[in-house]
Amino acid sequence: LISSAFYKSLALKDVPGPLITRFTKIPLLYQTINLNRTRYIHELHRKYGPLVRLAPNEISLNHPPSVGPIYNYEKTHFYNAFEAYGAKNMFSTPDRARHSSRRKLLGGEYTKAYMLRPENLTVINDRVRQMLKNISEINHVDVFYLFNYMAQDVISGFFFGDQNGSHLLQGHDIEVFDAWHMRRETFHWFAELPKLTNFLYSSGIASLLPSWRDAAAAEQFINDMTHKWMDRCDPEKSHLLTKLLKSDLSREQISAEVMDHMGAGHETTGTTLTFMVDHLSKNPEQQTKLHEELKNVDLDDFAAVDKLPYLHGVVLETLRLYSSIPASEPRIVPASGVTLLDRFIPASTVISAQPYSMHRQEEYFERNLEFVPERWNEPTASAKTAWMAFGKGTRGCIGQNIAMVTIKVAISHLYKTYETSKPTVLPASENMDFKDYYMITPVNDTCSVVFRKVEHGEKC
Ligand code: HEM
Repeated sequence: LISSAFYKSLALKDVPGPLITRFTKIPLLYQTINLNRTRYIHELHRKYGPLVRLAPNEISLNHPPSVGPIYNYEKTHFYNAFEAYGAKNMFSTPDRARHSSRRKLLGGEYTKAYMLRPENLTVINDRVRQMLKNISEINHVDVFYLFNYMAQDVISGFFFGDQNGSHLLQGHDIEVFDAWHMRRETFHWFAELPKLTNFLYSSGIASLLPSWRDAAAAEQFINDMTHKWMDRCDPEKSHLLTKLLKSDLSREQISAEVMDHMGAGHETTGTTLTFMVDHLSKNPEQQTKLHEELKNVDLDDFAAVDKLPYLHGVVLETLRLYSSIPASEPRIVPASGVTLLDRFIPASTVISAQPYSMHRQEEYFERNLEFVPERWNEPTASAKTAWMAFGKGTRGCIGQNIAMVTIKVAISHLYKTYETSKPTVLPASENMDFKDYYMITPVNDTCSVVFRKVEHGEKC
């Protein structure tokens, strides 16, 4: 074992990076657990170039043309942290055949055509209308909560059937949202140091730490909630859950799948909308362009909304500069090894790329750090190669259609009805930098926005 680790470490000796990374993973672990992994890796790329060494057996790649094929490699044990009820789900399963059969089982329901069926669009439209109602009752809103509640209500309504999911926007079951957040406190520990973390829990040591105790209680709460939602469903009606119930999967496997889609389905969309509205509230000239574009569009005609170029650009730019998953998505180099940027990378090396760095490359995005929706009117081939907010390859995001449709429906209704700005005095807790839990949230989970009604296209 030692000689194999030594050989691998030696085989990566030409990959640039801090000297210490040849011997230990500790600096990477330290940055990860302190919620700074993505920024740390980004700085390493700025210093050492497109291929950097992160640990004795781990490298990061920031070279768009080489990234595509890597995302068809097998996933690492990092994804075990997404398991639930001791069972693997689509996201966590490394095995190709099992993954592909799970993906086939649910893929049809996540296509855009399926999404746009009237009964599914109704789920989204109803939640967006409820969200507008909530805004109309109070004009100064914490949009972080608002958008996360809305996204959770959409994905659970879609998965369990229109009325069977959560109704957080109406004030029901909102404890589940706090639970999702508490649970994240231990995420990196489970992902990076699973044996140690399990030992700390099984020995009772973890219960001495309030945040770890809360995280375990939150996990239990979410498990119970998932079952409550599942049991509310009518198995005779057709939606995603019934498809799973009719398959040969065990109850644990189904629950693990459900839980993952509920988590992945709300935090990502909620965060994207939060950063988008925060950005537009600070950039009134871009907001005005959106108002102008929306003025004469019939919002009941989603095909027309979907084609709006400025709206589309705003969404893609948000996903570029404020990716809700900006972090590295690790894969394992296969038995044949791979040659990257003239260096041979041996089998079993952990390799990843991170959207955060890919999306900030000057050679691929002109004015790389500026928010330029117009760049997506006629995107360059290089911009398309470097953009990876939904991942790449066979494991790319299965939920991207529901995410894009939800975001576009929500933003078009919001900006047809309201103009937004930041409050003159920001709450002391607001900080729109991000906390890096693999998925991100604003520091302190809060984002204040003031809404003012626009009547018939005129601001009042
Ligand atoms: C803005 C919204 C979203 C973003 C940015 C996003 C991002 C991603 C990314 C980057 C991956 C690939 C991870 C990897 O390669 O390791 C992924 C996979 C996945 N996403 Fe999303 N996602 C979003 C919304 C959703 C929604 C709404 C769902 C609903 C169920 C969802 C469910 C999943 C699942 C199940 C996978 C695993 C796919 C597989 O392994 O085949 N995501 N997502």
